Amino acid sequence: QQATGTTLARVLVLGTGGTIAGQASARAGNAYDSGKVSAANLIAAIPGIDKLSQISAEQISSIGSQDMNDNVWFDLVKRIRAAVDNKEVDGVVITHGTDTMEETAFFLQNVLDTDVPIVLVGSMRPSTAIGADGPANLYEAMRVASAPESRGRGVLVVLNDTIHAARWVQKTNTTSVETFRSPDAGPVGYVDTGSLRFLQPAAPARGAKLKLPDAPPLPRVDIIYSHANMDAAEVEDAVKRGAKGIVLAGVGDGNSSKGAIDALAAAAKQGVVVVRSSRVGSGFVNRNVEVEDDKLGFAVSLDLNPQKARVLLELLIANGITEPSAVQQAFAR
Ligand SMILES: NC(=O)CC[C@H](N)C(=O)O
Repeated sequence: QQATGTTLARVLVLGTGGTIAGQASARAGNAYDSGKVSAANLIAAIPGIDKLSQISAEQISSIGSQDMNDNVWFDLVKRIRAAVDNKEVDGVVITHGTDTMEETAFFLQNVLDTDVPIVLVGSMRPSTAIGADGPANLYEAMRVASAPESRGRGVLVVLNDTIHAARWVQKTNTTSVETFRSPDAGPVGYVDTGSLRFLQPAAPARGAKLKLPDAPPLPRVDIIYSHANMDAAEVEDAVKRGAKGIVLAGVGDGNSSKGAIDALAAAAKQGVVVVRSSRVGSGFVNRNVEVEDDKLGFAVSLDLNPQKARVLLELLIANGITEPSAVQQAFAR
């Protein structure tokens, strides 16, 4: 149900932690602790935000997103599904650390099937810093989540006046407020305190998303980072510790040393699902260029970076999709 006339859109804010909820630490210098301030208190500090929407705030976790995990992901899905199914909300905002924000966004994108805007937001400077970016980012995220034109656009990330789609967005700078980019696709829109612009029309959800198991954890998928002078050891170790899937953060177009590729081929033969991605940070990984994917039984991640390829592969394995051509098809969707 959309807000009409004088009725304000109902936005549910789910707090998970991160720098946006960070507070200066007693440890001197520029040290701070993530996740100290509740979502409700973050909102209370922003002038005029109550004129944007009717806000309810709940805390799902209070962690730096380096500690993001399946339990919090399952809790988020459960709460969002309940809110959507009960028609409690017109939009959802999730406050989140920036380190793994793209992984949570992409996870939710793959399992949630709704046109309700789901917007992740964070900040690069803690709430107590000079020039804290959290309040403006949160205001803009609320604006996006409250807007009818945000419906049917999947899971979005809003920081620094820019709106990104879950599939394409990446953190690209360790400290800058201009860190989120979509190197292969560009942003989907722009927002500031006075305006909201999407560059393309919405493409409403068409269902057939991946199912989430009843309870965590998701199947284990390890990422192996490729480098010069690489042998088979990391791949063999991953298989020994029970990885059901391996994502290669390959050099270049998803390449790796002969030793590593041979070990991956052996792993694939044993039923471990292997996906080649790239450590480069932009561009597509193509099939059968320098590596014989057809022969070795590998899939490639296309545009998905290793951390997003890992999320998708966990979900595919959980859904019983392990055959290389079926995995490849799912990556292309
Ligand atoms: N800017 C940030 O949000 C990074 C802080 C923290 N490492 C996190 O991801 O939660």
